[in-house]
Amino acid sequence: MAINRPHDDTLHPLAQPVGTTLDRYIMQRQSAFAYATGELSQLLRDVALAGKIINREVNRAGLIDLTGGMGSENVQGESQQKLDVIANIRFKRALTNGGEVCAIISEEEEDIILTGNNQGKYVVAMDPLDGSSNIDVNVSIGTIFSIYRRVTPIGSQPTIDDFLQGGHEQVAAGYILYGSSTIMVYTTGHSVNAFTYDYSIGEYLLSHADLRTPATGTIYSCNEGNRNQYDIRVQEYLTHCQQQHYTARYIGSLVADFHRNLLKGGIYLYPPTTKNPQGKLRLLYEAYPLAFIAERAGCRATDGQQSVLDIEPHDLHQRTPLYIGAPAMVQSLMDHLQPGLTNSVLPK
Ligand SMILES: O=P(O)(O)OC[C@H]1O[C@](O)(COP(=O)(O)O)[C@@H](O)[C@@H]1O
Ligand SMILES: [Mg+2]
Ligand SMILES: [Mg+2]
Repeated sequence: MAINRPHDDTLHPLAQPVGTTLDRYIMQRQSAFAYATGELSQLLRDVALAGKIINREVNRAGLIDLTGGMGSENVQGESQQKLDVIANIRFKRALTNGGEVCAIISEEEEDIILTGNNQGKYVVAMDPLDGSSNIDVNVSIGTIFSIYRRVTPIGSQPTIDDFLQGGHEQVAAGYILYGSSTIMVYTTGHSVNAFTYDYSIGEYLLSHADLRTPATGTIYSCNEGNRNQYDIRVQEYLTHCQQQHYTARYIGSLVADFHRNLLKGGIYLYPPTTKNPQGKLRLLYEAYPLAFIAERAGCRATDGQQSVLDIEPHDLHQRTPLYIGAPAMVQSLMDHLQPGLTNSVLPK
């Protein structure tokens, strides 16, 4: 008598497996750590949920009057887009309702956001909507997040110390890219994995396991419009890229440019400019999380002087130059940048 073992059905041509869902993957990873208590797993699920809701808003922004400016400015002095504000609200709500997060910092708010969950073990730094200049023109945008275990006692009111721990102290970091497909990429300090959102079943499915960037590449990404403001050595590196016949690709959404270069091999540069002598990008919720992911996928990330993860944090919204990408390309950039000259900005 034939015994019909359940897993035989996986081979049935009419019922192809859908793949590993994010939830199942998180649970599998959690069981790999004997001391894991499930809070970080729940937090990652809360992030994924917020991403689904923001994805829905992004997709139908033009239909429900979610395009255009809010008429307000954020702490950076940048005009806020409606979706910046919506994404900020949605993320705060999901993280607060999830119960694992005691405090949040956001690009869209000056001060620490207290969730009221003082029993929460974690704090989150986030860029709710990255690539704001691309929101209304249907170009890929994203969300960036960075997670720390708090250093203040559980039960007490979180403080700025919980956020200024340094890049190496992140326990998880990731981004969600709202592009031709929606994809969540994250690491909890080991491998980097990507999950593509399948609308038909409302689930993120593992699509890129253990992502590793190529050792080198032929793509460089920077705003050439600012070229004359860059340090002469950065300009020389850009000339080198052109002499090497590298391809220039610049979407203007950090998450999208980073993601492409991570998969294809490339380098993203946002050097200091006259307008932003410290660089434009924010250390705690743009540079640190991408550098944390990058280094685990074989990339390098530097401010031109040191590894981004070694940069001393001293302010919630501090900025930094960012050079991130394939190790050989970042090394070549560093070879062009003499110590001490990196951050000087050309006189007007
Ligand atoms: O328009 P610029 O100066 O090239 O700057 C583009 C960069 O600024 C950003 O839009 C800054 O991020 P936000 O959109 O979250 O403010 C990055 O995504 C992007 O790489
Ligand atoms: Mg951003
Ligand atoms: Mg933003």
